[in-house]
Amino acid sequence: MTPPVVVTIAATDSGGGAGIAADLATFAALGVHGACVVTAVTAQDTGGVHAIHPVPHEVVAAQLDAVLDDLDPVAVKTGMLATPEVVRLVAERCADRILVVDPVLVATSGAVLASDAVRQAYRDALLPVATVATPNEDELVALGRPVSTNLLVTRGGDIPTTNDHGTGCTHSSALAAYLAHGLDLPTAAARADAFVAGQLRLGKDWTLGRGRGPVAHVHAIPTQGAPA
Ligand SMILES: Nc1ncnc2c1ncn2[C@@H]1O[C@H](COP(=O)(O)OP(=O)(O)OP(=O)(O)O)[C@@H](O)[C@H]1O
Ligand SMILES: Cc1ncc(COP(=O)(O)O)c(N)n1
Repeated sequence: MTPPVVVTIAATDSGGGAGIAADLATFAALGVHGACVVTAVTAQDTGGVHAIHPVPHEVVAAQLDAVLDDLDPVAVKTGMLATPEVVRLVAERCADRILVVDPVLVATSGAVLASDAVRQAYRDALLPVATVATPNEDELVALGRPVSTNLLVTRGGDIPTTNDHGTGCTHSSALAAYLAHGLDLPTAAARADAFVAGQLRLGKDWTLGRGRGPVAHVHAIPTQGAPA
């Protein structure tokens, strides 16, 4: 059976914990084909964000055109959008699809990933057309507590672990994947919580990097050699 297509519009994380890497790994785990529109390249590791290089606007727009025209994704998930122009572009081009907006404004490490102009573009253009938005508490305040958007406010959880870099991205991608499979919002939200909890449990004792490690993006670790 042909899988549904979901596109993530987000930035790369060179450490492989958050952003596009988290999104595509989650899509693959949950049986949807993942496409990606890269908005920025970040130099990032388990210690924080060291550099951000936005992709030129026309290249972001060309990626989005290519994916929308050819693969016709049923759902769109947004992560770090980097510029107000990209926030408005997504609002214009993706309002007619399932649209999961993770308004990435501040990383778990504390790094500021969006300007005031980006924040304003979310409020004016993107949140009003989102199917659901997944801000954390800080992002909710920064966005002025929008009332006309379906909100799923993320609040961390009970699993004691410091390997949680990328949980927000993984959670919103899982939500988009479950919605793409046709689940209703409450069911998709409950399954996304359970998916992230399972991945956090899997990686809680890992020692990847010197800082805040990534949430697990693997699904089976062979004890000997490569998978059969
Ligand atoms: N320690 C934890 N135990 C169980 N579940 C967790 C834990 N941390 C995160 N989660 C799950 O992942 C979701 C997203 O996590 P969190 O709120 O930390 O994201 P975030 O990184 O702040 O989000 P954003 O990408 O919007 O910045 C939570 O709503 C919860 O479902
Ligand atoms: C490219 C990119 N996108 C998103 C996040 C936020 O993820 P988190 O809140 O889990 O640090 C990040 N750190 N980097």
